[in-house]
Amino acid sequence: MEPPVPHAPEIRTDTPGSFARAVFHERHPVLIGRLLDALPYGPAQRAALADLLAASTGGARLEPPAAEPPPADAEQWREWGASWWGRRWDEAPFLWAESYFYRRLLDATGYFRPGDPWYGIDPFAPLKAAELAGPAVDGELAALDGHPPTRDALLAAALWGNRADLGFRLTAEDGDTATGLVADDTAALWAHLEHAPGGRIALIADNAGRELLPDLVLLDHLLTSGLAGHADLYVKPQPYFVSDATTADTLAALTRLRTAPGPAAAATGARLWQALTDGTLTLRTHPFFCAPLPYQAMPADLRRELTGATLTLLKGDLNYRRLVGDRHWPATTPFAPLTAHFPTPVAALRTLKSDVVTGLTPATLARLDATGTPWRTSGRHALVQLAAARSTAP
Ligand SMILES: O=P(O)(O)OC[C@H]1O[C@](O)(CO)[C@@H](O)[C@@H]1O
Repeated sequence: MEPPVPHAPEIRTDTPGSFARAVFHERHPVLIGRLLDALPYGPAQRAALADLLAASTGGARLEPPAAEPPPADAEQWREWGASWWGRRWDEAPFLWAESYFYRRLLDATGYFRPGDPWYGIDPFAPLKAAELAGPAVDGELAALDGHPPTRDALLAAALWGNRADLGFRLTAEDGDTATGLVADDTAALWAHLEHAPGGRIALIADNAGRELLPDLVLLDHLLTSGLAGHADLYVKPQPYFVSDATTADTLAALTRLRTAPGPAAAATGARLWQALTDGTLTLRTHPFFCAPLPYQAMPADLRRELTGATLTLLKGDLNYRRLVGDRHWPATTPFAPLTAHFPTPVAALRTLKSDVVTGLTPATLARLDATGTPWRTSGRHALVQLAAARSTAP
């Protein structure tokens, strides 16, 4: 008999003192302030952003996205929000409410209004551009010219690159340094790829800039080493969660690589450019990557597209929440059964920046709890978790 699928309450924002509540009441006001400093939005947009902040923190009822002119995703959102329209923002699950906040933020700026001068303008672009142009990236690219990095180092760079998410950095404590891995399936991940080299690998990206650059370098390694014969890089179809990578961000990162002064970074950029042009590397997206739903609800077309990949590398905190379900799981709940719905073998590479975690040993959990620190949300810890037992047949 199959073991029962475990269950736990969904994380919500109405719990006083919770991390989820602080995201709405502390992080979002800082974020809106940064956007208003970074771009000369006019009074209408400023008022709309202030209204969004007030509504999402002040007990207002949820309404579908602005209907005039009807946005392309209006129908989709009516469905995604069917259980929540008319309810208070803080009655909706954290995952749903946070995703909808970013959708409404784009509305408020004119992003979806054809004919509006701000139509299609990424409100987070100045923040992302400043990070990509910064000296930290210079240093990281120059480091590629030292000793050739081991594959473990490349994987670790992609993993810890996830700390560089700009939403998290809005309220992260200065001096929060990285510590260690709370679960580490790195060896099993390489063994899995070595078992079936030359297949197709999917990487579902998270943040642009300092996270996407090491992701690209890792993809280059997988392709040049022959561990992958083809790679699909999935990015967001629109700006999301501040620094999530879009196609524009991917092009900016590739350009940063190709034009780096160091030969190793420039050569990596040139190879990836070539891989895109000859189809060895494919850039992909799907509306579901901005859906307020767990991956268990993945639509059939995306499921079909992913099926057959040797491995999906799933980057970041939000993707992890969507993979296992944004729930108050006991941290020792096994990881693999919670991911059995995913269409391919999957490896999560994530720094811990929210309450959800699974697959820890009782000893690790006891050690972390004994620190008395907010280890689940500080971004100082990370994990590599693999669920490999899946059919890889197309
Ligand atoms: O960029 P990531 O790793 O998905 O992190 C998203 C961040 O946003 C949050 O949803 C909170 O805003 C946390 O999960 C995390 O800090």
